[in-house]
Amino acid sequence: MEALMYKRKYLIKGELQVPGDKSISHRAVILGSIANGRTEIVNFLDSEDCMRTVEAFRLMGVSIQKNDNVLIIDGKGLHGLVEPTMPLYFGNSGTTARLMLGLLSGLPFSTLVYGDKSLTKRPMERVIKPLQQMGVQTIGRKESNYLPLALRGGSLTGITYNIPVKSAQVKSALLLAGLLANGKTTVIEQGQTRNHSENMLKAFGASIEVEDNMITIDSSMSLKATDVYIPGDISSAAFLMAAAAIIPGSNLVIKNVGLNETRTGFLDVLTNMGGLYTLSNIRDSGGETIGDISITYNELTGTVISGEIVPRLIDEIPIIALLATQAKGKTIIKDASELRVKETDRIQAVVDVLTKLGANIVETKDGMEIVGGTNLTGGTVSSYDDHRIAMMIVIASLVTTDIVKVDELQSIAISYPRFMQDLESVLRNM
Ligand SMILES: O=C(O)C1=C[C@@H](OP(=O)(O)O)[C@@H](O)[C@H](O)C1
Ligand SMILES: C=C(OP(=O)(O)O)C(=O)O
Repeated sequence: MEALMYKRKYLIKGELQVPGDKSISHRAVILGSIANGRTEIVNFLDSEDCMRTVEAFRLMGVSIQKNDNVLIIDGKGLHGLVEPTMPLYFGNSGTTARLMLGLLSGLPFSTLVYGDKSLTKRPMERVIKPLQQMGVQTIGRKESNYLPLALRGGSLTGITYNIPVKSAQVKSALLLAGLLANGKTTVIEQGQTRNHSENMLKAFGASIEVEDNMITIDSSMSLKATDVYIPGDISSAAFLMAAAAIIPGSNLVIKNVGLNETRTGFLDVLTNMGGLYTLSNIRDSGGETIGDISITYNELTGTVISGEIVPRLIDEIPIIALLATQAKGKTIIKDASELRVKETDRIQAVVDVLTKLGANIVETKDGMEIVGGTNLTGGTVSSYDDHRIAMMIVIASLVTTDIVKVDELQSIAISYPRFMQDLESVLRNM
């Protein structure tokens, strides 16, 4: 049990950089490993999830050297990976699982893949079904909906597929399979999801076309090694920004954050709630937008979050729920049932944690409703072994009147290993 004893004694002031983007780090490792030649990845996110992707490629014969947050990958080419002699362990990482299932489906060998307790409960059918249509053979529980899975890949044929869920992981899995399939693969999205795969595939020289919500990839002979600079992760930055947004007197600058507009729903919500921030030094870096964010405390008001914006802030909903408890009026979050199949059921977990801390919050089938302006008290809560719930609890404890006890905080290492140090570096006594 960890005790968080911040109890309204601190405000946030200073400047920092958050670690590299998790989604982009996974993709850089994947494309670097299957490109021809050496790829250098700077500001790689050295977190547990991203290391699961690195280790999977090492088991398929790729040499990946890591010096702090720089990775040097000697790519094996599209057809140079070797059949792993051991099962591939994807840990807690949904992104590793879905994207690797796509790639492995196109490779002419057998693999066994598995994950931790949480990943073992998350649905894989969303990628397995279209991948089976392309030709992969699988064995697994509940018609291969769950890990562990055995795959026999190779000889795929391109398909046209309407993705029924708004998921960048499904889109990316099919694009990776499409790289290795005969003919063209077209995916059609119901709504825009993060487009880092499309951006990076273009940068590595894949034959890919994006037209509105339709993306077509042609099988490639080869990808060319390309150095990648990973922007700071806006999903990690959101936790520190939220702290500055709810503690009077705070001001925080976060440098070099990824501002790809498929990821900036959190900023739009802050604007709608009356949050005060400015963006500066905006520039392009390898097809991704980056810049600096400066945020100053201001009184917040409730808002409605639904529809198209949801995929642009899906991982930020736990911290947005905390913002809503400190805002004037009501906040409604809907169309977010995807939260129920993340590391844990994040709708249930957020409502449970914030209720225990004294918030006025109710669960709905696809979201939650929060009446703000409550004084949060202390209490004993569980993080559900979910990094984003754990970080939300830490930020909540800055505005509670009493101590918060939480069962664990180690899960934070999934996406933001130095979160506690970064937070402490910008805490100032009131
Ligand atoms: O493609 C990605 O890197 C991710 C996509 C999202 O998941 P879904 O594709 O399941 O929505 C997101 O929640 C996850 O943290 C990372
Ligand atoms: C849902 C998340 O990641 P993944 O799906 O990769 O486990 C997350 O990081 O919040």
